[in-house]
Amino acid sequence: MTEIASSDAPLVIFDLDGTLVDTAPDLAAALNHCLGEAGHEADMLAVVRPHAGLGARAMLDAAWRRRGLTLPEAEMTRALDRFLAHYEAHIADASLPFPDVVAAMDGLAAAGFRLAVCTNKRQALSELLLETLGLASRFAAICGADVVTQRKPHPAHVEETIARAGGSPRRALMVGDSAADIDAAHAAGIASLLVDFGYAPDAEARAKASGEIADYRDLTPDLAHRLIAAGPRG
Ligand SMILES: O=C(O)COP(=O)(O)O
Ligand SMILES: [Mg+2]
Repeated sequence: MTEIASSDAPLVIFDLDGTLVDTAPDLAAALNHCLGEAGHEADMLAVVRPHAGLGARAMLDAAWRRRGLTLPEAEMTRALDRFLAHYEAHIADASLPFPDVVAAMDGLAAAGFRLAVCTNKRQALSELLLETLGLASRFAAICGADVVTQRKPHPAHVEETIARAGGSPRRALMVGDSAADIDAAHAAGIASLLVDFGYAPDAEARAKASGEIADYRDLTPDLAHRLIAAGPRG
């Protein structure tokens, strides 16, 4: 990560899970490791995928609920430790950037945009993932959930990311796959772009987003400039 002084450069902020990187396979493997340790059958990726952007606790909770069970808090704590240890050790075994996002970032950077990451993933895991994939040095700031006082959907998370990246809220666009991303951008007063191939592109996010794409080849500097100029929807 490079420290950059504040400037007028426009900024594109990416959510991480389900937006920049398809992390669901490695998150599902960590979940299945926990299920196996507890004597349960593994879950299919398609069943786990909609929960992949909600964090380890929510994924564990949903998996036990699917079996008509609830994890008592003490067991949840142990399962969380097990999940996170497995995930950290296998963070990019199968996780890959979404198709064409690297080329889209190349195009934005060449057009003078700064790039940043605003994620509800933990900071250490976010940095480890992006470093392992060789992407970390592209970002002026990587802002995980545990380095801010309030995470998405709170606007402070987006505002803090903009400040750390040396950007300006008037010249920033948030790209995300969930209502948490779109709500945070909206509340921070910045434009947002929903990716419809992520983990949670719900109707609420669709209604609030400034734009929507089904393919990163559509995230051109021209589209980013147009969305920033139009500002948040409504
Ligand atoms: O790990 C999470 O809780 C979600 O991460 P995201 O904000 O990058 O989608
Ligand atoms: Mg996400």
